[in-house]
Amino acid sequence: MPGPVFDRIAIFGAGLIGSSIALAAREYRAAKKVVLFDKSEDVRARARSLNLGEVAETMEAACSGADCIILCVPVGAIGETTEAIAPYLQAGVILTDVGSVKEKALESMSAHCPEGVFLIPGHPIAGTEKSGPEAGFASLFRNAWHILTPLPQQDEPYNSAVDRLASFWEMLGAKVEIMEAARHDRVLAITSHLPHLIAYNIVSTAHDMESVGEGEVVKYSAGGFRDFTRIAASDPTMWRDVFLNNKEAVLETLGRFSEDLAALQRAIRWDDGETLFREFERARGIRKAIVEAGQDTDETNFGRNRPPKK
Ligand SMILES: NC(=O)C1=CN([C@@H]2O[C@H](COP(=O)(O)OP(=O)(O)OC[C@H]3O[C@@H](n4cnc5c(N)ncnc54)[C@H](O)[C@@H]3O)[C@@H](O)[C@H]2O)C=CC1
Ligand SMILES: O=C(O)C(=O)Cc1ccc(O)cc1
Repeated sequence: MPGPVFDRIAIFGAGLIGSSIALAAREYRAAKKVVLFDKSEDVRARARSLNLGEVAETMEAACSGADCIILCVPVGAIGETTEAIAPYLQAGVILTDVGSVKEKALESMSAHCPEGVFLIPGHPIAGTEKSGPEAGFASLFRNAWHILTPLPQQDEPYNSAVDRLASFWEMLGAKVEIMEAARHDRVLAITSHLPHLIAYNIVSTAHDMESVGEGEVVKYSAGGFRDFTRIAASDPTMWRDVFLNNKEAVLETLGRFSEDLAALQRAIRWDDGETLFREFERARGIRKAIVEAGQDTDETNFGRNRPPKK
């Protein structure tokens, strides 16, 4: 077993992701010491009583002596958090984040990041619809992807810092991929951001239909709708920030999606069974290929680890 990658990690934001990193770093011995800070006094008190690690009362105390700082705040708060901690960032420290959008996260961190700090944005493709420090669990990142979007064309000692950060995430059980930030944002727009938008929308539409007297929509909903309601329970602050910060890629993807949806709508209107059958068969084939390629098994879990039953 390799020893801890970091002596001391400082986690800013003790919600679902921050608390999961704290628990995992301790359980899998990826860091010798874990310190957390949250701007909310209430969250700090809850993190303390959950025994997530040392909870600092100031940003300065959290940063002091840390060799890796992980920002686990909503994407819209990454810039202000970096600005607030900038005076306490020593040369040689790794500064990373877990934001669901990478170009804007990089922009907001680099605007305030002092020279000599290794800025390496990242995103665990693992989560749940829950938020807050109670929602975290150590196995969240196991077998899930962790995407790092390092700055382009760097050399030593930056590249070694990237390797160290990758080793840290691997110790938490993740599979690390290196990707360009813009590409990350385009890929996640279709695979994660749009599905969340659709879930929020379908659940509201169904509820509105119920209230205009169509009745019982939610009561008789089958499995597919239930999954949408779970996703629609996700944190509104986090998702507002995702859409405002990945605007271009999401609007582009939404345009394509709406066109394809309109084609299906048209096929239904004109009793065009051939088109419907062809499109459904094509999509079904895509799912079949994913399963056959072994890309959706317990080991390649698409980041859908659940908290262990108490
Ligand atoms: N929820 C999910 O499934 C996933 C979330 N992410 C990303 O992780 C980040 C955190 O998300 P969650 O842990 O789910 O959110 P959360 O709502 O559970 O926790 C966020 C915490 O950040 C704190 N916070 C906000 N502004 C702050 C500031 N300026 N300084 C210090 N603390 C501050 C809040 O008080 C809260 O405790 C987001 O950027 C999100 O995009 C990434 C992968 C999955
Ligand atoms: O709970 C779910 O279904 C998710 O999709 C979790 C999730 C949310 C946001 C991310 O950036 C990554 C994973």
